[in-house]
Amino acid sequence: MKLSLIKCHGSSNDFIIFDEENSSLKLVDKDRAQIAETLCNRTSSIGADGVLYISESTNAQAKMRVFNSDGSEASMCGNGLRCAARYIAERDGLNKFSVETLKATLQVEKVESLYEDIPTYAVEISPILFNLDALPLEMDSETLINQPVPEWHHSLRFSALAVPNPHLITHVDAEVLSGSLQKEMAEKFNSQNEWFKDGVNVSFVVPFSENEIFVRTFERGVGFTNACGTAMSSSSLVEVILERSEAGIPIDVYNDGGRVKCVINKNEGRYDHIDLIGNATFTDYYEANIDEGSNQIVNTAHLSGTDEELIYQRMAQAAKEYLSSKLAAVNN
Ligand SMILES: N[C@@H](CCC[C@H](N)C(=O)O)C(=O)O
Repeated sequence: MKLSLIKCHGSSNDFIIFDEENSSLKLVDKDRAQIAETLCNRTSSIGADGVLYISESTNAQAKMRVFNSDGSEASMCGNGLRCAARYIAERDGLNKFSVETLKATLQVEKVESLYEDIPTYAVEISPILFNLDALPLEMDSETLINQPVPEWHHSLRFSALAVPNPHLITHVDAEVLSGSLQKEMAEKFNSQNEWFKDGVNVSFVVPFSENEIFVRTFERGVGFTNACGTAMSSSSLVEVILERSEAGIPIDVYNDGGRVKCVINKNEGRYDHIDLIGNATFTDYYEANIDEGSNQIVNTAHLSGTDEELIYQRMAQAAKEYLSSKLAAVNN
C-alpha cells in the first residue's frame, strides 16, 4: 500500500509524520520501531531524528507517539509535538486542542509567528517530575538540582528531571561546550551504566543573560540533534529554579538549529507546566510503499518540497549570528 508522509522540523530537529489513520495497517510497536529505524536512516532513506506516529485518541483530538531513530520509544518530544500539532490543526481545521502522548494529554495551540510568517505553535510540556525514580536515575538522593557529582566531573553541577522523558542538565562555559566532554558523558550514560538504566538526554547550557540561554543536547536514542524541545524546556526551568530567570517571563532559548521561547508556569507554589513556543516547518512530502504482509517500508519516493525552509533559514541565520557574537563574548 501507498502512504503519504511529511518531513518536518521544529528548530531543525527533524521528523517524519506517519498518520496511522490514513492507512489500513495494523501496526504493533515492533513495526513502529523498525519503520522508524528504516525511515530515519539518512543514507538509505528519508532521514530524520524520529518518526511521529499519529493515531486516533479516546480522550483528545489525536494521539502522538514518538520513536527515535534507533527504534526506541520516547515518552515525549517537544519539537515533535509542535509539528504534530500543526499537522492535526490543518487536517482537522482547529487552532487549539489537546493531544494524547504516551504519559500525558497536552494542550497545543497555534500562536503568533516567532519570525515573519513561520507557522508557530505553543505546546504544553508536563508533567514535571523531580523525583529521581521518574528518570530513572540510580543515586542515593531523592532529587538532583544543581549539585556536584564528583564521580561524573570535578567541578560541574548537575540537575536531573523528567518531563516526563529524562533530562540531565549542566551549565558550562564556551570552552567546555566546544570540547569533547558532552559526547563522552552522554555516550557513557546512554550505554550500560550504573546510573541511568534507561539512558538520558544530556544538555550543556550556556547562560547569556537573565532570559537568554544556549542549549545543546545529546539525545537518547539519536545522538547530537540541532535542538531538543523537552531539553530546552527543562533547561529553562532550571534557570528559574536557580533564580536566573522568572516564572511567567519568556526565556529565549538558542540552539544549533534556531531559537524557541519557553515560559515556566507556576501554580500554587509548584512548577506546573512549561510552554514551549517555536516553529513547525513542513519541508517535503513523500510517498511510502509499505508491504502489507510484513508492515515494513519497501521504498519511498519524494513527491514535492515546500518553500517554508527558505523563511526558516532566515530566522536560523539571524539566530546563528547572534549566537556566535554571544558565545564569543562569553569566551572573553
Ligand atoms: N527531540 C525531542 C525529544 C525526543 C526524545 C528523546 N530523544 C528521548 O528519548 O527522550 C524533543 O524535542 O523533546
